[in-house]
Amino acid sequence: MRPYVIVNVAVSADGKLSTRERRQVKISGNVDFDRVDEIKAGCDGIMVGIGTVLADDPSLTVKSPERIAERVKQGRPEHPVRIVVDSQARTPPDAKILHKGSGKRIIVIAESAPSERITALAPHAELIKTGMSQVDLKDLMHKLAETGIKKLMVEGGGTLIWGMISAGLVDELIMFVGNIIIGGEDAPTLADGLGFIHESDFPVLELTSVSPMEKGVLIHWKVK
Ligand SMILES: NC(=O)C1=CN([C@@H]2O[C@H](COP(=O)(O)OP(=O)(O)OC[C@H]3O[C@@H](n4cnc5c(N)ncnc54)[C@H](OP(=O)(O)O)[C@@H]3O)[C@@H](O)[C@H]2O)C=CC1
Ligand SMILES: Nc1nc(O)c(N)c(N[C@@H]2O[C@H](COP(=O)(O)O)[C@@H](O)[C@H]2O)n1
Repeated sequence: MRPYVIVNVAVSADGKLSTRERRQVKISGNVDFDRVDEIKAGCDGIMVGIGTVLADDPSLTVKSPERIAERVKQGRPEHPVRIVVDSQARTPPDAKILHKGSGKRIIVIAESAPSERITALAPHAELIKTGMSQVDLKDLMHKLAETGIKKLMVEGGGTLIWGMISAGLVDELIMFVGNIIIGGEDAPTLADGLGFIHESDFPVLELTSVSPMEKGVLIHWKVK
């Protein structure tokens, strides 16, 4: 058993998530941010990698007061459970994700995480341990499902998305493709990591919709 997993990202026309310095870039605009907010409000959990926390310092809260009120009316917490995949417990204890907005946070660490960092994070988040030196994403998905997370949104970055896709843990991919070119062979892309070698390993996607949005295109794929 695992949650239904939606990956949502904004990429430049050349497929980059940000610059080679990993500096956050506004690729989409307010219409897209609102669309993302709606998906987030419909999820039980939202997950990013530690690279995204260190680069962007996101809060990952639901932004619309109406959507927050609707969640509360349904007996759900104001925000989805916020989850950081962080083998070595590098999340800064003052990170926005740990302080902005109410609700549960989970930091997912590996067995090898240093104990002093675990101690520093423990007051701010629940800690889940899985994997020896790196988080075991398959096991994590089972553990999240056991805590009641049925629908999970993954917001990046490229290394975590690769980990999820290569482990066969993604059901849906939603990408906003913006009208800029960032360039740079070291700039993060939608799926980084090692990459597949054999065609037989490539995940195959089914196109479910394409629509113009702002100055770019919104594409929905299902992972077969
Ligand atoms: N445009 C957009 O929509 C978005 C853009 N971004 C951008 O992406 C960049 C960050 O991406 P990136 O640097 O790739 O970092 P990620 O956010 O993908 O985090 C990657 C880290 O996650 C940890 N991790 C632990 N276990 C695993 C596993 N099993 N598989 C994969 N990762 C694992 C690793 O660190 P460790 O080993 O220490 O645990 C790894 O280095 C930033 O520049 C950010 O601005 C991010 C989100 C959305
Ligand atoms: N949808 C979208 N468009 C962009 O142009 C982006 N740069 C991103 N980035 C993601 O949004 C997160 C910000 O979250 P908070 O507003 O702080 O809650 C950021 O970390 C990226 O994951 N997304």
